Amino acid sequence: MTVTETRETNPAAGDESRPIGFGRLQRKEDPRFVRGKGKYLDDIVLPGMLHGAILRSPVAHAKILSIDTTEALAHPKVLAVITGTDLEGLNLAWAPTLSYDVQAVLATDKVRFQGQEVAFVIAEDRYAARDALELIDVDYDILDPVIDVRKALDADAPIIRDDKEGKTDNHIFDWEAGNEAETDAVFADAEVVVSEEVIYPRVHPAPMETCGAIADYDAIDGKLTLYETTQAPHAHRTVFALVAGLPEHKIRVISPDIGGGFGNKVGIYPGYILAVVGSIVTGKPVKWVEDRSENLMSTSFARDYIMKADVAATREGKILAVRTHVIADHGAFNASANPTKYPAGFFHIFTGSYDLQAAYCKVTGVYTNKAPGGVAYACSFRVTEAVYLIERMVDVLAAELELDPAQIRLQNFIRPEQFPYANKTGWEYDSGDYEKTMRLALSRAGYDELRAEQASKRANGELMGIGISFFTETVGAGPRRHMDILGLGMADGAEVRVHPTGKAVVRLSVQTQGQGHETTFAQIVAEEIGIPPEDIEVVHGDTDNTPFGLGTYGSRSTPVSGGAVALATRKVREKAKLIAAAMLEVRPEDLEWEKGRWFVTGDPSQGKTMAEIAMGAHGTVELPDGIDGNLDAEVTYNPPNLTFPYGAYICVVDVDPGTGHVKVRRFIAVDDCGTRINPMIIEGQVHGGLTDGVGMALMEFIGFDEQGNCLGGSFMDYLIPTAMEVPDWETDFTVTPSPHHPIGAKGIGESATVGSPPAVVNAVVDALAPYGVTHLDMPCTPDRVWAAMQGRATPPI
Ligand code: PCD
Ligand SMILES: [Cu+]
Repeated sequence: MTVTETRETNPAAGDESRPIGFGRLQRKEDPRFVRGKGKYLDDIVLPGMLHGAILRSPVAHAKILSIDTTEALAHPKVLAVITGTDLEGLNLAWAPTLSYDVQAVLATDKVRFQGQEVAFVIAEDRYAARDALELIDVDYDILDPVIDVRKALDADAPIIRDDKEGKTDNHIFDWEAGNEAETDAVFADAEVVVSEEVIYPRVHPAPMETCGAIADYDAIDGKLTLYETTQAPHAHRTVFALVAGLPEHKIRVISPDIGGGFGNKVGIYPGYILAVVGSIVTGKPVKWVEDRSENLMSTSFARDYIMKADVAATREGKILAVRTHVIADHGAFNASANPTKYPAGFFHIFTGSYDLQAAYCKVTGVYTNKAPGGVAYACSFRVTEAVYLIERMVDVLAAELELDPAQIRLQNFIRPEQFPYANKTGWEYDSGDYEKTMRLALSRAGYDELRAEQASKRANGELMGIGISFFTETVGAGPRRHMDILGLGMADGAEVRVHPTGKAVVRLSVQTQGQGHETTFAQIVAEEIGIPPEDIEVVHGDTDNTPFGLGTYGSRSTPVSGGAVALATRKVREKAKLIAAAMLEVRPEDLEWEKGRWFVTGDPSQGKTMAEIAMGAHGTVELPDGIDGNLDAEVTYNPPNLTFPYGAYICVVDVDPGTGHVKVRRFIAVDDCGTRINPMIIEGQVHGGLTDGVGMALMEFIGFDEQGNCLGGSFMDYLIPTAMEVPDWETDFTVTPSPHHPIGAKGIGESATVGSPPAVVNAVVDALAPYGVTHLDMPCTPDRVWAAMQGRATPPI
């Protein structure tokens, strides 16, 4: 029997403006954010709190001959100055990185990049701490730096990591995926081979809020409370326990409101460790917050891949194989954040959305005198680089064969009936209907009309470009048998509790940074048990109050933690059924579910709402054996596979032939992230990511001069896009649910950042086709575009 769910018969049915479950629910967190009432790290003031500041190296590579802190210590407001030598005494001068390397917390022997941490001053206020930095005298013996990554492996290159015993070069790792021999064989017989060197320059996540920490060590009970800007509070706590030797149950990590993470807040920076040491040394809480330049110069950068690639195809445009060799610049310490087995992250998704016969990649990681990191900035571990490579190369091939870039993609897509699709480098794509999504994007764009417009403009000497990108991501890391970070399997926990009055709380291991988890995770609970989202409190960001899990990055919250929440809530629903049966004095088999309520089959008026059942659970009803008197459940979810969101993006640009200035005129983005929890939040995520992508394609990069001076150390030099540089986004969607995810959702948080740069660059290159340009490296700044138009080498990045 079916019951029509309306607000009258069932209060849990909701409506469009106030969905109880999935839909366009206004964000629950926004009332506090739009009123300036968010509580960010720097808003926290503890009684007696001191302030730390870091002295950083002005040079990229130098021996430290001496550090004199006498004058700084004499400053009336300074309480302590900590150097690497002090940390050596505590066995804390070096800390493990997320990639099984070590990184100097404070330099002892050498400095290895400009901006490296050298000393830490603790003073009564932030100004005094900064002033005292000027009073520290460091004597450096300058060494030749390694800046050009292509020269890092030369026999005469200076050795950066002479701290590592027996290290005689700057090599970090070689990693490969796919089958080299099979791939070479396909290439040997191919009718057409195109090759290109594609560079994804060093960029920076540049979140609005910089990184910081407040450490509060209580010497009496040995408890450390650590407020941190972190995307992964539980993982941080475990690492602190391992590194500092503090007992894990005596560490509480609190991650307050986070003003954007974008991967930048995954790692553990020296400043966090120094705040802890500072608090232990002074016996007072110590706050450390970096400034913008410190953030841009020393915290995790992203990308920095030089990718040489070849594509083998038939003359008709059937793509057969792709191979690539990448040189990855990891900076001075290998602090890249990746699951252990994958030193180049998920780069092996570079086979894209195409059905290939063979594929092979080799990635060589090297040290240079630059800041460490290599973080997944809006990118599930190097997926961004992979997507950029394949989507640029498909256009290179299309140009060579004089085929339409939309046509060549349609011709090569993995077809719907091929899913689950095992690609040639070890992934199993869960689901997709690529052609449908592509055709929707083409029709939304009016592709044929755009091409006609382009032809007539070209006849007038006007430069208009149309760029396409079709991307597949692999997000939701990941199955524990394949994926861990520092030995911690990549699962996530969730706890759901329904209080006696029918209000609920859900506790998460993941950590929102602006994505709206307080809304969407309440919506998952609402969808499953029909409690209105406003009656569901989402708790996160405090290790004392949430279950263990690996945190938010790589668009994994919905795929992993979202699964945990759905399954935990279903347990609550099943438990509610048993309790309802006891309350109604019927057998559980005789009950049917409609959102928010169990009722007797054949007699819908006999039923119990979740609120009634909650009260019943905590009340006096005789409960069946084995059922506790509560409506609580918890689950740790270990996903069986990752999810594979995808999308079709089309970008239209106009290039000024006189100046090389690129204007993004239109951008059409059709995304497929499976089941959509909150379409409004999804659109916001896509808008943000597209803006990111335009920034990287046209403006953003962290450059270095020959001495290793960072040229992107402020927002005067590191240009981030504003509303001025982007068009009104045109978004649309298709829905292909993930077959293995409890609610069919795939991640969306990074899709647009991943998918958009190739669309923009492909559009710029397309605009420049009349000049014979077939490739241009990002960022497509006016000077570089103009040089390309003159047939000149583009200025270095
Ligand atoms: N299907 C679906 C999916 C999803 N969703 C939604 O959306 C969002 C997102 O999601 P995801 O995809 O799951 O993701 P997550 O994990 O949450 O997040 C993360 C991401 O996110 C993004 N976004 C964002 N936003 C903001 N605002 N901020 C930030 O910071 C950020 N970041 C970025 C990044 S970069 Mo990495 O970290 O690099 O790795 S990663 C990342 C959330 O809310 C959710 O729930 C929905 O609704 N539906
Ligand atoms: Cu990446």
